[in-house]
Amino acid sequence: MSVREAVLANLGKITDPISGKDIVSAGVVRALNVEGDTVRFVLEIDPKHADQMEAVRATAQQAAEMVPGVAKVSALLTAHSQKAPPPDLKPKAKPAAPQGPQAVPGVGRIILVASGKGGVGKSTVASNLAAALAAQGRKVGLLDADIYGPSQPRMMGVSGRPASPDGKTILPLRNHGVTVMSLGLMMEEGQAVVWRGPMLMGALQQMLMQVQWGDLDVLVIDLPPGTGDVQLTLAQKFAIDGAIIVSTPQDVALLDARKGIDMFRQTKVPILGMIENMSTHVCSNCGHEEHIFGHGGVAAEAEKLGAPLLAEIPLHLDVRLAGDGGVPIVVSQPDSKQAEAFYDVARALVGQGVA
Ligand SMILES: Nc1ncnc2c1ncn2[C@@H]1O[C@H](COP(=O)(O)OP(=O)(O)OP(=O)(O)O)[C@@H](O)[C@H]1O
Repeated sequence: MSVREAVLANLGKITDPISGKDIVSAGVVRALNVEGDTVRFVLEIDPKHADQMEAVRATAQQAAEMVPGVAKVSALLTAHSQKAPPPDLKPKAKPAAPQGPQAVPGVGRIILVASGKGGVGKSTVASNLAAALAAQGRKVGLLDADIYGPSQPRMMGVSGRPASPDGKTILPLRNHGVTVMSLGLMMEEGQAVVWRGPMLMGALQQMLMQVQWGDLDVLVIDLPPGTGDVQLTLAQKFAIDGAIIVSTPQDVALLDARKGIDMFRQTKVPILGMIENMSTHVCSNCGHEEHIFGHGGVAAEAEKLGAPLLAEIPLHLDVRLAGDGGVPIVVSQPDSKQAEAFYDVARALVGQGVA
């Protein structure tokens, strides 16, 4: 029996006081991850029962610690998401009047990945984060809303036009455990699209509401760079759980990132934190590390803004080659230092109950 199976077997002996079933079959145990001698999992609970479930968490931790070969156990409580019911595709007599931000049917949480300017690695972060969350056992979707340069089809290794068997709903593609949809998949190859206001709103609405996302714990949205219509529409019209701002250490990128942060603050989207990308350069020949774009800038900025610094991702040739090859580094080289930085972010987000 593997360590994972042994842990699950022990956890399966613990009763969930809410449903009366055991905590594994009740779906309370989520994101179980075994790495070497370390076991991590979360107990997804209704916050109303937090006090009662703390005792269950302690028992679950002990039960996992009893498994031979396990040295360290991290068992956390996280609030379960208030999922919207699955889509009702029956035609309605009249469309409901819009009331406040909309939830996306079946989708637990929505996280935006944003950057002040282009080319800082926002899409790289979004694809790796989505794949790392999927590897943690989360049900993950990735929407590429970068209308200016949709790169997720290439980075996630998906191609082909998504099918729409009924002409109303769109079937997304899937790779690396992630359900993927991109505006790029809906355009003709090499076609330049000038998205004008209403058309853009329509496309976004369609991507969120007509794509059959299925039952997702979290939908990661890769935004276009800057603070344009896509960001504003999403922040104002949809229930967004948080935004992650990606920046390089260069000052100019930081200034732009600040604008992005201001916009999310104004639209009341919580800032989950900042990620410094291309933090240090790691030579792929000798492993030598150099701070070619300076160092610590994003950390200092994050502190000033009161936002956590979620990760410092090194600039490494393998990250680019992995992205270009359609297999994110967290999948192609899960044990590398570069991948580890993304896994840390994924674990932190799961631990905080936001992903
Ligand atoms: N940490 C890294 N190490 C090496 N290459 C990287 C790293 N992060 C990103 N890159 C590469 O830099 C280029 C730009 O990255 P990416 O497309 O993710 O940026 P972006 O911010 O989404 O850009 P845009 O907004 O223009 O789409 C890509 O070729 C990517 O593979």
